[in-house]
Amino acid sequence: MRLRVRDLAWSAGRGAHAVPILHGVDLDVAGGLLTGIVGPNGCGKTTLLHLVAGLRRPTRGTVEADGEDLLALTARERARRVALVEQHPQTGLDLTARQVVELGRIPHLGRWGRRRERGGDVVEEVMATSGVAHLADRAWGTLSGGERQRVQLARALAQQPRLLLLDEPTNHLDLAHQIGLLTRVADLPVSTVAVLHDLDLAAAFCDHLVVVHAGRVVAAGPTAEVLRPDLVAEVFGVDVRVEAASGDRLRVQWRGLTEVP
Ligand SMILES: Nc1ncnc2c1ncn2[C@@H]1O[C@H](COP(=O)(O)OP(=O)(O)OP(=O)(O)O)[C@@H](O)[C@H]1O
Repeated sequence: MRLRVRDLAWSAGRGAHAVPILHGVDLDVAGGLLTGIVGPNGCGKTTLLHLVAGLRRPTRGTVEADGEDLLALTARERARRVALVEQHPQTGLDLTARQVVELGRIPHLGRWGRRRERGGDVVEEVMATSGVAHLADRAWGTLSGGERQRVQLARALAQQPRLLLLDEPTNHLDLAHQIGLLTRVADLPVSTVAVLHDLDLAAAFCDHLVVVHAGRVVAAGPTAEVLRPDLVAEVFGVDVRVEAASGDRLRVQWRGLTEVP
């Protein structure tokens, strides 16, 4: 799926008290690639994902997927195309891990929610490939942060989306699971947009990067073109070295702050 966002804006609050958060963002996501969104805390990354996922209504702008207006779809239609894994998954669900993953099948259910349509095979498969099959019967509330994160990814994949939106998907994961998750996501034949804080992981796994700063996109394109030390210094206030690692991967090493936050 090709995602095309134009002039997307959002303000918190209304009327005279409205505070502009996103100031007219353009975003292009190529089919099948992993696009990373990076930027300092509070710059608007989650807001951007929420607008694309339809969780918030923009104050202006368009969101198109393969030429289709995503903002005009019903929530159910949109959920067959777009899946979102949120930064802070809900903790109060009275469900097992398998039931959480089955939630991902709801947009595909027939009127009577028949078993075949529930996609039992899809659920088993995504739980196995997400490494959470052994947690299937565990109560959601008893799972660790990292286990919840992986179950939420399985739930999103059970949706069989054409666009996968991930908000800090490596949160709570140990290093092996961070690398495992991003390797898997990078190999998915699905257009994926992931908000990432770790520039080194973003450099290693993302085909494209979008840099957001104070509610605006300040750079976008192939990772090697975007990830320049001068831009990182300007946006994050950090002095980094960007060097070639194995294959065509890049490595980002920080050396210090250029300014104290
Ligand atoms: N409902 C709201 N009311 C008021 N301010 C809001 C609201 N939602 C978001 N904001 C503000 O908008 C800004 C952008 O928030 P957002 O969560 O998109 O940032 P972010 O880039 O994802 O940050 P982080 O890296 O810290 O997760 C922040 O300053 C936040 O406080």
